[in-house]
Amino acid sequence: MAASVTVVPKTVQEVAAAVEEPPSRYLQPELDRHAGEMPEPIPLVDLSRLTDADEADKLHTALNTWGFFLATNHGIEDSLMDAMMSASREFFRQPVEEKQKCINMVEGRPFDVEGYVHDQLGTQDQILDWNQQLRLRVEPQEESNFAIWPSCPESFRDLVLRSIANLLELDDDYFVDQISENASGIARFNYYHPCSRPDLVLGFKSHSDGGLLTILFVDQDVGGLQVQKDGKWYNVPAKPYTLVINLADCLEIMNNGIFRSPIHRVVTNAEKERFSLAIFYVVDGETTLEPAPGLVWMRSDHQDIGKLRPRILLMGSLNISVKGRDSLRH
Ligand SMILES: O=C(O)CCC(=O)C(=O)O
Ligand SMILES: [Fe+2]
Repeated sequence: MAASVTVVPKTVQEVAAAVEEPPSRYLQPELDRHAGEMPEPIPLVDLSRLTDADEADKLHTALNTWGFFLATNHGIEDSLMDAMMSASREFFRQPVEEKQKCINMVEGRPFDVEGYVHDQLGTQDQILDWNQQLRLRVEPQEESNFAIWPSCPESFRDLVLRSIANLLELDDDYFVDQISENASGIARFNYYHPCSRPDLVLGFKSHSDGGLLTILFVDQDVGGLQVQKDGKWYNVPAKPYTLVINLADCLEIMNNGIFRSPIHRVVTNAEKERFSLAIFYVVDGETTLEPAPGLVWMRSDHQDIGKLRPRILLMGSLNISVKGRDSLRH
């Protein structure tokens, strides 16, 4: 009788090295990777001037139209951004055995949000994404494993949240006050290996992010991030040393859907590898999420989501690779 064998799932790196064509579990049915020309570009917002009316207007337009904005003058040194991306390159270019030392699984099950992540954890019919990830906790700082993480993003998290509150005519500190000291910041380094079938395989399937805000450092040379608007896909532009910031599900709930958490995805590239770093600012899992009282009547087409525990959203958010999701609408 044949002994039962535990099949250890392979990483994209191993799969790509072993076969020319991606296996069927990576193939998206009816994938249309085409992205149209943006009817209006995503505004570039100067974070050092967010209190000025013209910059606040740009932020308003960006959030209304795309749920994304590009941020300049964010206070993160170019050299630090370069260093983060090269640390990421160094990590992902290591042999699989080295990366497996940081794996977030024990006996085939994930045991922590942190670590080197295998995508192959979900249901049998899960379509896999062509990426590898490394997740690290950055906030609260005392729970972070790395003392050298930059503190700048925390301060502009609050700056951006205050400006959004202001646009919504809420008390400036409304959103900031909802965030307890236990709120997390999770960094996710994404690595997209070149893929021989970009027409059939996605780097990151269509999803919305689960937290409050996501700050993205996208690859400056290789595009791939796309945002959906009115059912169509558009390429999100990358500008050197510019951050891409998007609103996420918890903030959509708190602002009662006036500004939406955008659906986005990443397409693959046949020749080039791509790197990105996403920092998710999330609320404490025990906070009660509900629309700001002043905004409850402002929108009639947003479904009544009532009160929610962000923990439910966030658990889904870290496992979006299983199904892809738009948690507020499905
Ligand atoms: O790689 C990218 O540009 C986006 C990644 C992303 O959407 C995510 O990590 O949630
Ligand atoms: Fe995302």
